[in-house]
Amino acid sequence: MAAASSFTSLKLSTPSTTLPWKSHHSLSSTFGVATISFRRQHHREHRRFVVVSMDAKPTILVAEKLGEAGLNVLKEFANVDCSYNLSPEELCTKISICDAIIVRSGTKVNRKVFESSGGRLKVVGRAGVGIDNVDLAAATEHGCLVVNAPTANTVAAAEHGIALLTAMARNIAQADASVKAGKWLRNKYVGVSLVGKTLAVMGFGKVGSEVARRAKGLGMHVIAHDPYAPADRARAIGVELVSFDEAIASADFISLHMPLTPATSKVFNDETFAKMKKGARIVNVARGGVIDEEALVKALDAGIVAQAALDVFTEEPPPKDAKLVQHESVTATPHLGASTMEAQEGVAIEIAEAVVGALKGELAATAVNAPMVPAEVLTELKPFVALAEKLGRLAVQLVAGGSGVKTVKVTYASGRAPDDLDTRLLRAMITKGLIEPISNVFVNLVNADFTAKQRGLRITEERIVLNGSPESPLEFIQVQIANVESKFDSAISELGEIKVEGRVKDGISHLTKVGSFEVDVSLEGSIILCRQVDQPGMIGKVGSILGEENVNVSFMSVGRIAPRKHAVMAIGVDEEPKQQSLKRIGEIPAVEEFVYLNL
Ligand SMILES: NC(=O)c1ccc[n+]([C@@H]2O[C@H](COP(=O)([O-])OP(=O)(O)OC[C@H]3O[C@@H](n4cnc5c(N)ncnc54)[C@H](O)[C@@H]3O)[C@@H](O)[C@H]2O)c1
Ligand SMILES: O=C(O)[C@H](O)COP(=O)(O)O
Repeated sequence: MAAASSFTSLKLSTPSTTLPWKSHHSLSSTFGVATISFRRQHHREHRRFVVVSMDAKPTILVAEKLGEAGLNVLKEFANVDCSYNLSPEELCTKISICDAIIVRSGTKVNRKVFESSGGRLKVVGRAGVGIDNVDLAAATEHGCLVVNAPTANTVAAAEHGIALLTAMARNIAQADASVKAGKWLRNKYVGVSLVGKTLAVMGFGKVGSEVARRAKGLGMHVIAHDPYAPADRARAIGVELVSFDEAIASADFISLHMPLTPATSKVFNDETFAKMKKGARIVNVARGGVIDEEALVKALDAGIVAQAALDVFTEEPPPKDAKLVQHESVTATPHLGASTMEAQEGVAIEIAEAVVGALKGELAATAVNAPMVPAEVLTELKPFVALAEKLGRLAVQLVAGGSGVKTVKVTYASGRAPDDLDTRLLRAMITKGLIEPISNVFVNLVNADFTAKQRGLRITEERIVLNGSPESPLEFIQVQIANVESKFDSAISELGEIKVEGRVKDGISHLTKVGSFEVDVSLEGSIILCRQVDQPGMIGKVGSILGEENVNVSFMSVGRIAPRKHAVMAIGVDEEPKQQSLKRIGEIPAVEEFVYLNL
């Protein structure tokens, strides 16, 4: 029988696992109802888990102007607070009552903002491409997902780049200003032609490619530099990919389309301007920070750069008397690349849907600081995601003292080729399971790797290929913890490590191995593991102790090495037994050791 089909997103099956980027303390105040199927041995029932109360809608702060269509999408799901032009202090105050924030390039979402949110902020939506105004490291450390809207403004930015290119070549802005000042300077504003000239596109991504396409239509010879761009994409547009130095040395026009990163910061500087063809002309619709602006002023004054057309600046808005902006040979626009009616409407819808989806717990297709998992892969992996977390929780609870876990090995066994399996999601959930029961840290898909690293927890992964059916993405997952003692000796494998193994059966997580013992218990409720001398009547004895206390047994299985020797009994229980009952189980003469594990 298939697993619950009512899931449309990654909503895990118990309140403790719920949404992948939701913190514990926000569980009570957020949104959503998940319907799941819940299988027992003999019947199936449907339960509705109220993940959080519906009266407490999430609050989304829209900190910069967003298109109406996007606002409508947000309003259907959340309380929307449109507060533009907040000071940094006001933003930090407001953020503590917000579950998500949407910004454009004008708002700095820095570490202080995340710290001020007190853990409530779960999603940052960047209504556009560049995320250089969001502190991604701080977002990740705070388990906050960052999503952007990377496609809707591509054409607008490319069109603006071409507009600046042509305007610069024909002195449109300067000539316009002079005519309005009552002058008629036909000789002064003689321009240069584009046809036959070489354009170097620096950054051959979405915008860069569109600029290249359009420039070719203008009869330009287009070359590009991008260390990561695929050669076949360039070939398809008829553009040659060249080195940085070659691009800037041979171009008459240079158009910038790379992101601002530590590697691209001030990449156009004294040294690189000196390598340019004398009289080169530069267009920048990417980010101001990729140019050393002082160096550009010098290069303009020296005639190395004949003209520049700039939509973006290191500081926005730039200081009124900024030499660069005031320079005669500079055409400037106030970061208008994405500002067309069409692009802003598209961006607003793109980001609103991404933010709402993320708040609902769906994996966002435009996540910037979390793995992007295609929907079809997610559907397949969903039951294994739940299994992964439960195995992590079980394994760590088997450690004596619960701490000191440093080395964990995870083995994924599958009938499919190892490359077919994207384990990032599974690893994140195992990490969550390993860390949360023994700390007050909350772990989600965003911060799992960071949190593991911070705690010195090393997780190695191995994939093994089985002869089984490739229909399912996985046969079993095994979690081994090395160099620790166990409070349940039988969980220690032949190799001296705590070992638990699980499978998904009919969509439900099952524990199938503890140490060297084969068991089979569905991972719902909680579990008692009990090693005993294999003899008749043991199941009855334990069952009746639990029955007297009205603790419902959901599953029971016994794994043994050989008849009448040692056996491990795994008992699934719906309620937590009282200490007294657990003590009585321990006192059954044939019971050698037992442990109660919370899932
Ligand atoms: N002015 C505006 O309003 C506006 C609008 C849209 C985009 N942008 C900016 O334009 C830039 C490009 O946007 P996009 O949507 O094309 O992004 P993109 O990610 O599709 O493309 C960026 C390209 O830059 C390349 N790149 C990375 N490092 C590089 C380096 N050191 N040298 C050369 N290339 C490098 C990448 O490989 C990628 O192909 C971004 O900075 C974005 O913020 C500005
Ligand atoms: O990176 C982007 O998407 C552009 O720079 C647009 O920025 P904006 O949303 O502030 O116009």
